[in-house]
Amino acid sequence: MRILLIGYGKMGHTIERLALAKGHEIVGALTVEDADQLATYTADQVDVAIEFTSPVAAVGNILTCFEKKIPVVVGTTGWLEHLSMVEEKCQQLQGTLFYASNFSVGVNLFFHFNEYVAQKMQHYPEYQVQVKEIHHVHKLDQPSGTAISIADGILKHYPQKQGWKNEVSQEQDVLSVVSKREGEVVGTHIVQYTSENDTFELHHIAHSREGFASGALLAAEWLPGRQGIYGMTDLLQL
Ligand SMILES: NC(=O)C1=CN([C@@H]2O[C@H](COP(=O)(O)OP(=O)(O)OC[C@H]3O[C@@H](n4cnc5c(N)ncnc54)[C@H](O)[C@@H]3O)[C@@H](O)[C@H]2O)C=CC1
Ligand SMILES: O=C(O)C1=N[C@H](C(=O)O)C[C@H](O)C1
Repeated sequence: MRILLIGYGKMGHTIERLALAKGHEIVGALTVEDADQLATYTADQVDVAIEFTSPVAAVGNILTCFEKKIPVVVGTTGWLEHLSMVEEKCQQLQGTLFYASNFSVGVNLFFHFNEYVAQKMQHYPEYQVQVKEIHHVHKLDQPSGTAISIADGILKHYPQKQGWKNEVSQEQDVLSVVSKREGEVVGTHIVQYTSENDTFELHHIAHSREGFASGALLAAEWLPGRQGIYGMTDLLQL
């Protein structure tokens, strides 16, 4: 497959290595310095684009891919406040987008178990639920996209909570999502239930970026030929 990498940082380099090992071709790898080059690519040259850039760049790149009819896999987090506009544009321009806050298969299993546990635990009000995430100090967005997905999964089953806040909160109608930035931590997510008597946790630790990169490549192999917006539940049998 001919892949265009939009964003050639930590994720772009990891995806390139895995893609070449699988026999794919990298037709271009764009950074912030040559971002304007995206407009020069056409669907005749590119089977799929993979976008891992920054929260401020993602939406513009997605819309350009829609205009060019290039299917795009997006891993960039921190832009979801624009999702409804992107959905409208996708329909209007007959675009193709695959978005996941986290492409790792392990984290997507975690999402599944998280909802199962929340569904049970909301009947036990003596347990306080909290989401924690730890990432490297270079991360631009907070809380992580994965932590927001986890929080949304819990809130589906906690009608007594009105939403989440990115702080430690004792308010019963708020779900606390706590963020820490430490060294080069790849990505750690914890859901913690605490009562006076005990604590139990769901805990996911990414050991490297390869899990994210291989999931993004699976999505890129699956996406061409489709139209609309997709995510990991469309790809994985969970
Ligand atoms: N969904 C997932 O599974 C994962 C998502 N991420 C997210 O992916 C994004 C990127 O992460 P990293 O690779 O670690 O960041 P990074 O900072 O190492 O790399 C970002 C790259 O994007 C480039 N860039 C910035 N603006 C651009 C533009 N307008 N056009 C083209 N290139 C542009 C930069 O020059 C750089 O090469 C972040 O939002 C991060 O949260 C990271 C890991 C996994
Ligand atoms: O910025 C990162 O590095 C990561 N970002 C994603 C997120 O915001 O959830 C996924 C992963 O945790 C790594």
